[in-house]
Amino acid sequence: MIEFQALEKRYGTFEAVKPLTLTVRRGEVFGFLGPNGAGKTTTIRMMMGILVPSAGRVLIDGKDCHAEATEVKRRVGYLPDTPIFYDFLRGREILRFVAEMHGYSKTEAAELTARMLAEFALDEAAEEFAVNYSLGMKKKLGLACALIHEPAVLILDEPINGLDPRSSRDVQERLLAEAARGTTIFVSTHLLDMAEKLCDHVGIIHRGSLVATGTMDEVRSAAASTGSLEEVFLKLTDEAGEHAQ
Ligand SMILES: Nc1ncnc2c1ncn2[C@@H]1O[C@H](COP(=O)(O)OP(=O)(O)OP(=O)(O)O)[C@@H](O)[C@H]1O
Repeated sequence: MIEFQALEKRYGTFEAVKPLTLTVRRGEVFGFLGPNGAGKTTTIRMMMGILVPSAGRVLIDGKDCHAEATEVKRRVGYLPDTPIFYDFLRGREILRFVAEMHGYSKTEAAELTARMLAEFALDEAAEEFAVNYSLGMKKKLGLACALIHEPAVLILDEPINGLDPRSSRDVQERLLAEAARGTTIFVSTHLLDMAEKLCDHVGIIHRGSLVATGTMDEVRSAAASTGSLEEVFLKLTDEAGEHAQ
């Protein structure tokens, strides 16, 4: 479903993402894990056609994320690391606008919006300007925008970063429900608890290189560890650091 083919990004001489080759299958929940500055957001921005790859390519459902970005956006729901909205549109207006951009009629868009507002418990804030939303509300509104067209693929950049425990649990439960429906999910995070709860496959990226990938068990055995994902993560990112020096 998602096919990275030697995807690479350089900023001048700095290699933020070294040639990345990886396949995420249909229906997988793939955790893209890495410490700060590892290259997660850069990779996701290339998947969304926001950044142009320096070399290689990434395909979603057979479509090139750079050359066929519009086709890709039809199939994908995207939650950026920091969702940005038009400050002086209300929550309801933003969702309706996104639904209409996806080609729904005004009536359909209004219905879908009402459903999303209820699902994300944003009903009471529906007529409030987005500028006044808390971070948790913005993330929920962002996720509602990502889900409104029932995409086959979800790409989420740090979906629960900065959320309080209740909002974090709500978002994770919503993602588990999406996974159960068969949606392919690519989620970047440095929060390993969430990855353990949500993901069936993970990839660990460190300093722009993928240092391990597979199921939790495969990644554990790659790290010669029987411990928690946190232990595996610390071990792999330490070793990769030493080798890089
Ligand atoms: N426009 C840019 N010019 C130069 N370097 C950049 C640019 N954007 C990102 N970088 C660098 O590329 C590297 C990868 O950044 P990226 O934002 O992809 O990391 P990340 O894994 O998402 O980290 P975080 O968890 O901190 O958001 C970092 O070292 C960052 O400083």
